[in-house]
Amino acid sequence: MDTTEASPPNATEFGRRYAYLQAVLSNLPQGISVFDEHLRLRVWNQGFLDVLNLPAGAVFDGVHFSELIRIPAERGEYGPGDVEEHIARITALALKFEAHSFERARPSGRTHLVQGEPLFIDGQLAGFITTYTDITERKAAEVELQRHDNLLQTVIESIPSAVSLFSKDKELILYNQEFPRLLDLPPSLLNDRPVTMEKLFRFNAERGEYGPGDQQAIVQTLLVKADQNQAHRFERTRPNGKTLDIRGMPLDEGGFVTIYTDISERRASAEREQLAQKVFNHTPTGIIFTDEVHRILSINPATTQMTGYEAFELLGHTVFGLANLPPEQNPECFQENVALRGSWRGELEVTKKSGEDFPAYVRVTRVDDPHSGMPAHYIWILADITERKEAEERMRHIAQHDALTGLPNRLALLMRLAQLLPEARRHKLTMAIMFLDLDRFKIINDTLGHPVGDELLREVACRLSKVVRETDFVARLGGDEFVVILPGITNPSDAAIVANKIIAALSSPIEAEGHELHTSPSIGISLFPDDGPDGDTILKNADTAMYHAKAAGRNNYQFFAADMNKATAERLNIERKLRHAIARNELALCFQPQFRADSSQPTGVEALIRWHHPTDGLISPLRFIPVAEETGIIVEIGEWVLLNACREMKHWIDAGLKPMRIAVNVSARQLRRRDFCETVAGALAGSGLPAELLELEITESSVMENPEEAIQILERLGRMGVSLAIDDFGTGYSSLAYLKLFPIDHLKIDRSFVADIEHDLNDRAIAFGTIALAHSLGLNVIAEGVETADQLELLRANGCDEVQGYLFSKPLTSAAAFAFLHARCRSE
Ligand SMILES: Nc1nc2c(ncn2[C@@H]2O[C@@H]3COP(=O)(O)O[C@H]4[C@@H](O)[C@H](n5cnc6c(=O)[nH]c(N)nc65)O[C@@H]4COP(=O)(O)O[C@H]3[C@H]2O)c(=O)[nH]1
Repeated sequence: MDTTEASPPNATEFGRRYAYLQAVLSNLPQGISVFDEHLRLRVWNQGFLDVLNLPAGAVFDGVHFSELIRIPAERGEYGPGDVEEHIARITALALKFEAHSFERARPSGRTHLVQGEPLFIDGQLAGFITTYTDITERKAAEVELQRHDNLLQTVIESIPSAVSLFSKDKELILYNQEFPRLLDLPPSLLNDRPVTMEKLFRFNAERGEYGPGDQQAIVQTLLVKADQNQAHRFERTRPNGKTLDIRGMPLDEGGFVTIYTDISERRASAEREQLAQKVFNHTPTGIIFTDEVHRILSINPATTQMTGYEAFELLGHTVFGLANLPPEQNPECFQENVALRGSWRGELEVTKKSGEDFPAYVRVTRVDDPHSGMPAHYIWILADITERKEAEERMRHIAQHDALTGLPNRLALLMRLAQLLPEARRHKLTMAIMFLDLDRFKIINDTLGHPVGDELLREVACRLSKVVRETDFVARLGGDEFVVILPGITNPSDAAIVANKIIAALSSPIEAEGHELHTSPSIGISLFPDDGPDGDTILKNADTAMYHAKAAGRNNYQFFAADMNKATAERLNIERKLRHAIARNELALCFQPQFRADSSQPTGVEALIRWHHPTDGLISPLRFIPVAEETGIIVEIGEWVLLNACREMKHWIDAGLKPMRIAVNVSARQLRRRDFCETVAGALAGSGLPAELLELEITESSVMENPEEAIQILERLGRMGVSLAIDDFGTGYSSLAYLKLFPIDHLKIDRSFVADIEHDLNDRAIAFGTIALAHSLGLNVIAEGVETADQLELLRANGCDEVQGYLFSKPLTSAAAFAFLHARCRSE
């Protein structure tokens, strides 16, 4: 009905129209109210009364808004609190005449949508019109829909995969949280609705999810596929390495659901399984799976290769038929142990089908049932270690054998002793240990070269091994030292028999690199248990006995005797004290004059060392010089003697003595030092003594140790002006022919020949022969140890040039020697 016509209706017409309007109002399903600008009710219908549950008497034309709302306010429909305040607040809101829309739940349980609009007539505010629509059913439908949605969401959230639902317009309408997480889709993308399939494809294409290529073309292809609306399934590996299983299912009403499942782990474990299978099949290590009582369930090809058994021959049999436990271990205990500890490793002998055994390194690992936690299976891993064992054996052989001779070495000797001694103790056996050293080996090695020395050692090793029995043991300790163990002898004479056999075996010359060599052994023998309770002691005692065999003239054997150790102890004692002798001023020199044999005129003096020990008294050089030589202390002592002897003579000359020769003893060890000539020069310079007055007495054996080198040193000393004498001539092995090569001036006949010259025709012949030969070489001869006038007479008569001995003078102190010589020279 149009109420806004230009010509005003008359009263009747107006009444009719009003009646129509009322009819419309009464038939409207909603409630309607119109309040004027003074908030007075002007139009309403029954719906208004029904909705607001207003009593009919309260609703009349012109009733004020505040009066009407008092009714629901008093019923508490606006909540708790003061009624007047509610009325005032709501009235004030209404007076604003603003459009409003809200839902209100009525006490009746129904819900109304209240919508108000201001009313204008001729542009002037004329009140407001409010409609009240009962939306209870619609609300319920909406709630139900929401419940469905929530349920659906809950369902898709509980799916462990990403889920998306696209509408038939290819718009994303539903997804779970896993969807953006798994596909790495940012919230900005998903919140920017509508999220079309094309948008998602493009986003993915741009970030390279679909690989390289034209992005536009890729998106198009994907869209075409999506249009086909067919169920599909494929795998896609994302750039981050994750592999997705993607399944799409079209929906009846168009669109489709897609489920994305991360199968990376499944894939990896499948790959791992494949790898394990490959390892199982191709590894060279034997792998055997057994059940809980070690019955074989499966074997790999390597096991077949190692043992010769095919799988079907072993399945169902216990593994202990293949891998042999050591005899002291029974399978039940073994099983219990592995079940308890979870693993076992060690070496076992494995028997092949052929019956042969081979050593294997075995590892057994328990595999538990994941449900019961009880041992369900065992994995046996076998590695054939035959080669390693052989290599170890070779290494052991190398470690325990001497490379040069192939004989067992010191380590092997000690191990053998450690094995033999307890046996000998248990069975009360006597055992002999022989310590053997080759005489003159060092000279051969030094003069003829190491290859010759090596050849000699090899031949000696060979002869030794042939002489002894199989049960005996021959070792080389290094250098020219050998040890022979005779494990079960009944009597010490058995050891003597073997020692004699060894001496005999080495007595025939040895051919080495074109040289015919003569060598002989010095053998020391000690017996277990008589000579020591343990390996160390009996070895040491055999060594001591050997030392004595050498001292006793070589090429012989000596049994150890307890007093030999006394000598060793004494040597050690002297060494200890000697180290302090110089610093503590315990050394001194004495001087023994030398004379012309025909006129008894002094020709010089020999300086002789003396050691006055504060508690032990005078210690003979015969006791301490060998120790000093052995230990090397002689170098320091020798320097001291040289310097002080030169100084004394210089001092005497300065004090008025006629200049004469002073002879100083030089040991082999001093002579071997490279700086010996410098030491002599230093002593001469330090004392101011002319070189011509110094004579060095060198023993025959010391120059023979290394003749070539000795010649060079002696020549240098000769060039310096120092004269040289060979001491103790006749006691060593050297021949006069050899001595010809040495630049020497004097030959000293050893006093042992002089002592017996009157009675022993042999000694006399040697002494006189030496004098004649020395003269033929142009050498001056001096005889030492002349004690009697007869000795002097014999020597003089046979052309001996000079003499020295108690007959003329004992060694004297410095002051006494000066007085003696001074007086003799003056009386000349
Ligand atoms: N029975 C007897 N003996 C006589 C007679 N005349 C001299 N003697 C002794 O014979 C030894 C001669 O010295 P040697 O043969 O060089 O023998 C020396 C020498 O080899 C060594 N020696 C002594 N002093 C030194 C030294 O300063 N340096 C080195 N390297 N060795 C020394 O010690 C050895 C022994 O020296 P000493 O005990 O002083 O013994 C000295 C001397 O006292 C005699 O008529 N009858």
